[in-house]
Amino acid sequence: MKRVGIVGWRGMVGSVLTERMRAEGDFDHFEPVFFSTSRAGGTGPDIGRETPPVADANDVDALAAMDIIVTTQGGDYTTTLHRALRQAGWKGHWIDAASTLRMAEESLIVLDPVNRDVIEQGIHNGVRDFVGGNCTVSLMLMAIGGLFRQGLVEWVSPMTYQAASGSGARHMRELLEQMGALHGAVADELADPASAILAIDRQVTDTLRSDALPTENWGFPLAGSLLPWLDAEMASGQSKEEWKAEVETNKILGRQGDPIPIDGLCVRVGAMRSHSQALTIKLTRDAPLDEVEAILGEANDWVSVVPNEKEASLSRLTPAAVTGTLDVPVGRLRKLSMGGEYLSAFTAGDQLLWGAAEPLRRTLRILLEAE
Ligand SMILES: NC(=O)C1=CN([C@@H]2O[C@H](COP(=O)(O)OP(=O)(O)OC[C@H]3O[C@@H](n4cnc5c(N)ncnc54)[C@H](OP(=O)(O)O)[C@@H]3O)[C@@H](O)[C@H]2O)C=CC1
Ligand SMILES: N[C@@H](CC(=O)OP(=O)(O)O)C(=O)O
Repeated sequence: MKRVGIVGWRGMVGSVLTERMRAEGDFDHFEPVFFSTSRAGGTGPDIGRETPPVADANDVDALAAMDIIVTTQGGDYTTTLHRALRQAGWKGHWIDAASTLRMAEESLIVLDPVNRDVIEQGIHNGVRDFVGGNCTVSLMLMAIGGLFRQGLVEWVSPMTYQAASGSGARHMRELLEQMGALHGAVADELADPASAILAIDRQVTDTLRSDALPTENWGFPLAGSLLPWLDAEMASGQSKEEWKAEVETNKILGRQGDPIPIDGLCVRVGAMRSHSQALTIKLTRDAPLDEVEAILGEANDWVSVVPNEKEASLSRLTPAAVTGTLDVPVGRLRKLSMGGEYLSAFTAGDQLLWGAAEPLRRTLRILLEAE
């Protein structure tokens, strides 16, 4: 059996990954060794059977004894340890959630329901670095990958509504603390049905702008507000999150040259762990809506088309509906008033599942089956 090193399992993405691996019986197919930068010698996660003591995630020799390493430890770890291992001559497969290696020439971005052909070709050609895509990119492709596959996309403009989990556990907690602070500021008035709503609103706004609101992690109010910038500034005027949409999508699709333009604005909202996106899609032709819906719905086992109706959209097309599931609903499908080639769509998906952990565990299975 192959030896697989798992790094980052104590973190948020890593625990979702381990949970999914256990649920899918992945651990029956390899010998896992859990690594940690802080808990070496301790006990690994419960996977239903005994595992060796946790190994030191900074020990290059211990890592080099693995056939495959799966890491969700983060970009800094990748930068240091991936280089050290390759420099030491390690030839194993590296599967990673961090963005560090995504655009490297020798790596592939993995999302097998969309690019299994690219992954299989890569394995055949000796690619050894496999990286999960940015969460919004992976979730967009799970939703509308069928249109790309059919050559129906001239360009896409995604406008995102991204959840707190994309910034990590501490940010999720702080979002809830902000919500609590806002509620706490007006709890008495809320309990009194006769109190004036404008007075409540004024008090909420004052709290939003005051030091009473915890902002150590976000830097700004997110609860009761939103943040129209994610990640670093680029010279193009895009945020780095926005820049990733086009470059990563085209790499996932295996397009060499002639990239499909994909550009829009990324916004953080007060959702917990599911990202949503409103998409404006310019089609390459005026395809009828029923054809578009059939292509979308048949593209993979997880996407579902939600009828463009109020009740269905409100009940099925939201973070509240999809969180904790692998479902990727796509709806609000209609031709825009600009013309028959302009299609609107709205999609939501769990940022920690298809957005982070799921493509990694599936790539591991593909690699194990290929050997
Ligand atoms: N593809 C995508 O869209 C996404 C990718 N990511 C990537 O995944 C990386 C990890 O993200 P995330 O899981 O949110 O990071 P976390 O901060 O939750 O975990 C990272 C590491 O922190 C250490 N750690 C320290 N204290 C604790 C604690 N109290 N509980 C748990 N772990 C602790 C653990 O390492 P140790 O055991 O060594 O101490 C853990 O593996 C990100 O940096 C990013 O690169 C994240 C989200 C989405
Ligand atoms: N940037 C994403 C999460 C993430 O980790 O993205 P990436 O893997 O591209 O760095 C978000 O904040 O929602």
